[in-house]
Amino acid sequence: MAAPTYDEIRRAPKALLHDHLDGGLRPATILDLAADIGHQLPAVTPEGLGEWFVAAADSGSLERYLETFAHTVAVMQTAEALHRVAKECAFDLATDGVVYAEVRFAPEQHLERGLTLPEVVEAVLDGFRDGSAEAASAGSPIRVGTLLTAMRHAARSMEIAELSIRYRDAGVVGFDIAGAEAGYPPTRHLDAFEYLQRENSHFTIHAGEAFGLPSIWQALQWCGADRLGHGVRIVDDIGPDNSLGRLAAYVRDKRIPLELCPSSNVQTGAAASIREHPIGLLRDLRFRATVNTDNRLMSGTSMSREMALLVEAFGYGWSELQWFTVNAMKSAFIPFDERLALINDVIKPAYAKLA
Ligand SMILES: O=c1[nH]cnc2c1ncn2[C@@H]1O[C@H](CO)[C@@H](O)[C@H]1O
Ligand SMILES: [Zn+2]
Repeated sequence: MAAPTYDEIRRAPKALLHDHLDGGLRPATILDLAADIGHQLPAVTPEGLGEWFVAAADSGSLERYLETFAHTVAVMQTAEALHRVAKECAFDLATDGVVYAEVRFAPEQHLERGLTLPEVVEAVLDGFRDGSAEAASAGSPIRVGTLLTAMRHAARSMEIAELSIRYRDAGVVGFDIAGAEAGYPPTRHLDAFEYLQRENSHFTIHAGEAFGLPSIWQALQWCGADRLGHGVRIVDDIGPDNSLGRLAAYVRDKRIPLELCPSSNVQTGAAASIREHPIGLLRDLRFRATVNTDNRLMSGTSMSREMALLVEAFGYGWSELQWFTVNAMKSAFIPFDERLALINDVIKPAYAKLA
């Protein structure tokens, strides 16, 4: 059977668990918003700016990759700007065929021009709602859930965790920590994670991206993470004969979802190339692997493009793409009956037709 083409993949329903709001702006929107506030950018055309982000993020280091966010965060400091960026995000994901997305951002990074934390969250939630409505009327329905992120080098995780509970019935479906990983272990935020567990809430932790097994182990066994953001370095606990160490065995046995982000990992040096990305091995060994974009702007990518790259590198067909999609949907932070409805009523019928 012919390999799925990029256009076919675009039309297939996809589920996305790991996408940063401030890593997915349209270059043209950044130019507009920067002009409004007099923020200086490294390029003056949308094409040039898009290329600048990909090149600057292509540094082999997570720390340098994260420096590029200074420009996106700078233009996301008013309710209007946050609303626009969130609305366009929902619309763009839907147009790419994403039917379910969890999009994350760090409210504490959007207070520079006087917004309060609740104002930031409400502007983004309204934007997602409006963008989803617009996409539905254009024939591309999408459900967007919001994850609130706390920055791991900062000290506001408890406040952000409380914010996620305050908005849990208004579109916030979970919590996360992000930022430089080396030197900032998840246990720095243990109080926030323990609070969320007592609140019966859900959270994922960026772990096993720029730092290895100790970070993954802490995220799971100290902090109680439901999922791992990246988690790609779990391969350090898999032997050359595919034997699993205790931590890798735990991750597989407990069906801990891995939010794998192939292109992002190549840019930050967590993987040498797409072809050598551990997603191939992790799929073969039946870990609960999912495919994600991380930052569409910095990687010049989309959910369809990530899947097309895997088709090219690993020879995947529709059954593998469906497997990744169902894995993601099973691992989403929305209620079980809603996950099941998307799997049975939207995803499986569409892939049955494609295959
Ligand atoms: O792959 C990543 N690893 C760690 N932190 C990240 C990654 N991508 C983005 N951010 C960080 O998360 C913040 C909130 O969205 C971004 O501002 C960026 O600093
Ligand atoms: Zn990320």
